[in-house]
Amino acid sequence: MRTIAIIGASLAGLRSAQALRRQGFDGRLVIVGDEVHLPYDRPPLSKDFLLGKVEAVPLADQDDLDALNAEWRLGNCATALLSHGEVALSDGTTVEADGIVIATGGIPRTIPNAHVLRTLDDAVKLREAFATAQHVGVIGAGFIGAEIASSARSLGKDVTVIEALPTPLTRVLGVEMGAACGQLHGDHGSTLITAVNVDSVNVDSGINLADGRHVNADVVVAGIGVRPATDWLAGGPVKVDNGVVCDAGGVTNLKNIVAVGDVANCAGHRAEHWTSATEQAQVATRNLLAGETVATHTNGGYVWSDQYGVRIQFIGRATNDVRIEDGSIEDRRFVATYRDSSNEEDIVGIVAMSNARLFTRLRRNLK
Ligand SMILES: Cc1cc2nc3c(=O)[nH]c(=O)nc-3n(C[C@H](O)[C@H](O)[C@H](O)COP(=O)(O)OP(=O)(O)OC[C@H]3O[C@@H](n4cnc5c(N)ncnc54)[C@H](O)[C@@H]3O)c2cc1C
Repeated sequence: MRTIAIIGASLAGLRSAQALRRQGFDGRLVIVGDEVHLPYDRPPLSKDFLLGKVEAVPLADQDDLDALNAEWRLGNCATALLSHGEVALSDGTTVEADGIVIATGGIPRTIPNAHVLRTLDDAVKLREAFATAQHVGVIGAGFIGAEIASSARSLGKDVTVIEALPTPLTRVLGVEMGAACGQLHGDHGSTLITAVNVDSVNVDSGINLADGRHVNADVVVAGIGVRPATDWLAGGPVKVDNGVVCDAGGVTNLKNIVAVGDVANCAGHRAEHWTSATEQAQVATRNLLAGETVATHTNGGYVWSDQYGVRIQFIGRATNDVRIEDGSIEDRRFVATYRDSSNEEDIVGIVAMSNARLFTRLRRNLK
């Protein structure tokens, strides 16, 4: 391969570029990103950035970026995949490449008049809005919504979190562990309202719930998930279905195109986690250079979240058979395992609150 184009200049895109160079690719590397910023880390945006403790955290320092010897096309959006080797950009130019890495991530679902938090620019706007807000409404009690609520609370705001399901994080952690996470809000003086939909958000005056109630809020943030950023691939040669369809090694229906990170639907599963994006970049670029799938992902979907001074860690999959192995939910310090329904000896998932040591130890036993 002489030219490889990476579309998406964030975590998965940057890690792919680094992995390609490490694996000896010495051809032309073009990195296209629609944000104007060089790659920065997203996890701090909902945590220390909102608290004013850090500014943008770069994913690589200038020496590392220089060592990549890449052509950066920032502030430029890929608008179409014209063929298996040609990408159209918003500035009217095209990039021709022998290999393509799709790393366009996710686009947040929106509600009119509510902030979202995905990019550095979103985070700057939200931090500014928090500066004068007293009452903050957060729609969605998933990981990002909960982190935003926690940060707002640390800033002394009056915080209300609204969740459509009876317990937060049910789809990820199951009902019991989702409820345990939900209790953190009340512990720290935020109000959690569950099992209700949002009807609309008023500019400045809050949230109208579908059951007729009104939540007072000067600033409202929606943390209601993302959809994969695949609009630019519509009608093109790569298969799309809830993300870019690829095998467990990130290879799409075209062997010279791989997908990595939040946009990749790998073997029927789309992870939206930092460590998955990092690992997928290593594996998919190896397969791209090999011209076939020689390696598959093994990450297991590890995710962490920092809320109200508690670190939540999860890996694997949740089942109904969940057992506390150490500590207690009441203390907000525990490790629990999820057991396989057909063989209860098999640990298929692990969740922990503030017990990284045991989580890491048990992780080795994960089936
Ligand atoms: C606020 C926040 C906090 C988070 N905290 C955690 C955490 O604590 N733990 C955890 O495990 N994960 C966390 N995550 C998730 C983690 O950051 C993501 O999984 C990771 O960023 C995915 O990387 P990515 O490169 O696949 O996608 P993204 O980071 O979304 O990057 C995709 C890039 O592609 C660009 N792009 C999109 N379309 C185009 C196009 N057509 N042309 C050119 N460029 C395009 C986008 O603008 C973006 O810059 C958090 C995410 C957010 C937003």
